[in-house]
Amino acid sequence: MITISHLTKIFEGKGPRVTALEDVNLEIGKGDIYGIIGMSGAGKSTLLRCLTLLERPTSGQIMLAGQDIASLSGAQLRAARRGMGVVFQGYNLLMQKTVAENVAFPLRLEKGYDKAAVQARVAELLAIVGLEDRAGAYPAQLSGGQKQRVAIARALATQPEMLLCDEPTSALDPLTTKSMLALLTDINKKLGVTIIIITHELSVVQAICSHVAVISEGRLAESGAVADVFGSPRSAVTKLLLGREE
Ligand SMILES: Nc1ncnc2c1ncn2[C@@H]1O[C@H](COP(=O)(O)OP(=O)(O)OP(=O)(O)O)[C@@H](O)[C@H]1O
Repeated sequence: MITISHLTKIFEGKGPRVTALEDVNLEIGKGDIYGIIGMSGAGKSTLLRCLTLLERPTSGQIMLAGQDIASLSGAQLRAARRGMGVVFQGYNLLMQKTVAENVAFPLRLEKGYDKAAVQARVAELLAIVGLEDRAGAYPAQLSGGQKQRVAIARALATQPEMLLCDEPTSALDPLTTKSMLALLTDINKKLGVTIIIITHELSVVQAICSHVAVISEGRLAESGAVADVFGSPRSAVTKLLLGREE
């Protein structure tokens, strides 16, 4: 579904030149729950930002449905973005708007959504994330886990094929983490949405991911089915993450 080939991202600016990603090759299949794991500064967020077209790769390709999304602009870029729901770290909710208004926000640009259709879709989305009774609340009145659920509902509003989550559990307590992971699994199963999770937590990958890519210092250390990669780790960084360094 997504084929990343030779993806390189170099930041050049006032400071020193930083190679955040170097020659990353990765294939993410339709319906996968794909974990991208690595230590702090490994390049995970940069990879997510390249995938969501918030950052242009320096070189390489990101093929999605036969198109190199790294080369899109204008209307094509906007169309590709609609196919991806993103849940950012910190959630990025509109604090002056209610839960329902936040979830409705991406629909304002969609064709075929009059007021009644928006209301119906928002109700449907809030039911998916279990927040039917909080439609009129403001983000400040919600817990971290609830804010995250609003962000997920908003990301799903335009029926994306893919949901990308940046550290979806790093700010949550263990119990809330468990229910968040159950929700993401449910969304993957029931809606058939491919999910990409950026995390530094091994337990998150072990709990719900079908596949994993281990990133270290901007390079892909290894990738594959979780059982294979964690069952017989080949790279030093995977062994380190698993606590099995020699
Ligand atoms: N806009 C930028 N300009 C310059 N350097 C950047 C920029 N964004 C990221 N970097 C650098 O790229 C490298 C990778 O950063 P990135 O945020 O992708 O890592 P990460 O794995 O997501 O880390 P963390 O888990 O701490 O968020 C780091 O060395 C970082 O300092």
